[in-house]
Order: sequence, then C-alpha cells, then structure tokens
Amino acid sequence: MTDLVLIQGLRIDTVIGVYGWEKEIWQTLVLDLDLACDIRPSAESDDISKAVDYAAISERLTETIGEMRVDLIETVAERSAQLLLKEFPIKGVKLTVSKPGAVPQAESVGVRIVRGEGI
Ligand SMILES: Nc1nc2c(c(=O)[nH]1)N=C([C@H](O)[C@@H](O)CO)CN2
Repeated sequence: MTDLVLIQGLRIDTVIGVYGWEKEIWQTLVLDLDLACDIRPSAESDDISKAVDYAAISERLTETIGEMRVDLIETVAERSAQLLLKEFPIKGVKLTVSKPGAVPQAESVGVRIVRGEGI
C-alpha cells in the first residue's frame, strides 16, 4: 500500500534560464509533488512529528530553488527530488516543474520525473 502527501501549485520565484537575459530577471516556477509515504503513523497518533510535513517541505524547496542559479528546469527537478529523498521520510516522489510563460504560444511548459519507490 502506498499513500501520498500532495503539494500542488507551489509557486517559487528564482533566476533560471538558458539565455543571458534570463539571468537578469526573476521568473516563477510552479511545482506539483506526489510524495509517497505511509500516513498511518501520523493518522493513528495525530502527531505532526510523525507526518510528512508539507509545510516544511514547501519552505525547504522555496528556499533552495530560490537560491539556485541554473539553466534548466531539469536540473531543478533532479536536485529537488534528491534533496527530498535525503531529508524527508518519503519513499518516492513524482515531481512536476512547470515554467509558465516560457513559450509564448503555450500556457505552460515543464518536466515531470519520478524518483524512488511507491509512485
Ligand atoms: N527541456 C528544456 N528546454 C528548454 C529549457 C529548459 O529548461 N528545459 N529552457 C529554455 C529557456 O530557458 C526558455 O525557458 C526561455 O524561454 C528553452 N528550452
């Protein structure tokens, strides 16, 4: 059995992009996460210390990605997934990183990766 903790539409401002002009501006990335875990310990105890804390994860990602200076959203996705697997009690993660407005003809563009187990 696999449970999921969800974070949807997490907006993070950062400096990112392939082109020189992108390194001079802030742009918004939008993250969607499925975090595979067992929610029974937190549900049975009603104890946040036994939960996959979506607020703590959102704060950690906002701080880390906000300070990242990379070209590709692939790099953001891979580094974020590895950080989450290392620092939080999750078995796996499905992570979508979207960059709305990057392609004028598209509502949004992005990448989606799955790392670890249980997704
Ligand atoms: N697969 C990717 N393609 C592109 C990326 C990216 O991060 N991954 N980035 C760019 C530019 O930075 C673009 O967002 C500027 O409009 C182009 N292609």
